[in-house]
Amino acid sequence: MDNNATDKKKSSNQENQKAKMRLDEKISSVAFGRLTKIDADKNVPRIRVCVLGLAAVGKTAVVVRYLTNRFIGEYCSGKDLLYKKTIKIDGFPSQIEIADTSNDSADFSFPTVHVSWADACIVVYSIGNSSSFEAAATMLEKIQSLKMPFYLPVLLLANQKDLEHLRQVRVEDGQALAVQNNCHFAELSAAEDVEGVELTMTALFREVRTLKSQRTAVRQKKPSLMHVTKLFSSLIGRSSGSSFSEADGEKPKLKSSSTASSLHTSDESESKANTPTEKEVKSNKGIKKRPSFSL
Ligand SMILES: Nc1nc2c(ncn2[C@@H]2O[C@H](COP(=O)(O)OP(=O)(O)OP(=O)(O)O)[C@@H](O)[C@H]2O)c(=O)[nH]1
Repeated sequence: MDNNATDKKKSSNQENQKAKMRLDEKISSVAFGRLTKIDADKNVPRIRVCVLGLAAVGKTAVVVRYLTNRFIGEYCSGKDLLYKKTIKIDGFPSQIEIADTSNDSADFSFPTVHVSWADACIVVYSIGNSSSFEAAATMLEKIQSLKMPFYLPVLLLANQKDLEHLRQVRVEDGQALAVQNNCHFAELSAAEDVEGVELTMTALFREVRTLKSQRTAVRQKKPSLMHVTKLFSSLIGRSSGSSFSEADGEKPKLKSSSTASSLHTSDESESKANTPTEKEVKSNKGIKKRPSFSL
């Protein structure tokens, strides 16, 4: 290659790089512009999604299509981005956070941190690129092993459906991979399928929101240690004469009582003082009967 051609290539690369940076800035500001407003409302549930897949399968194109309704034909990101937006699902607001991971095929590394952070994942491959499908299969396995034993909603997304003439991955293969990994499947085109992107993403967000509210409800129903302590206190303590000290969340202390004699207490003298004498034991004095109760 002569010097002229090398210079031309260099300057075109620089131009591409500048264009990408401008777009990055534009999208970031679109996404982060509403941040202050969103963060102010702590009552809005948060849904965190990680998008992953091999380079150039259209991860950013799908996300940007969903968030802005636009298709960015020339966009090609070289860095991870975090998008935030408040959307309404079935009339209720949710704060969506989407981590769009970037992949340089020469240096692929699984985004463990992003996946651990996420409430759901979208694994994207291109129907025109069988390597991206194989990579998606590996990523699904890794997601499962990272999140086990918990269930994580995952969407396997076959993108670039409009490029039918370049198809390398059959729809059935995508479906089979999704079944194998217990995840959702959709085949669409970020370039042409505006409604498909909207419906598919919303369905995933809806599932996450439902799961999160169910988990919160379960957590609220679960009795805390303090509740259990209080329950036993009221069942055993009151009737047997022993009671737990419930001073502002302190470790429960066993107050002096006749039944305390059989338990190890830190205060030996107190324990001894309350230990019934041999005489009392024989005559059954000083020992109160443990009340019978049923839970
Ligand atoms: N025809 C067609 N092109 C698409 C579609 N989705 C994305 N592209 C194009 O594919 C190229 C790569 O898209 P990106 O969204 O940058 O891909 P990416 O997966 O985010 O790439 P990295 O950020 O490098 O990991 C861009 O030129 C897009 O315009 C689609 O559905 N159809």
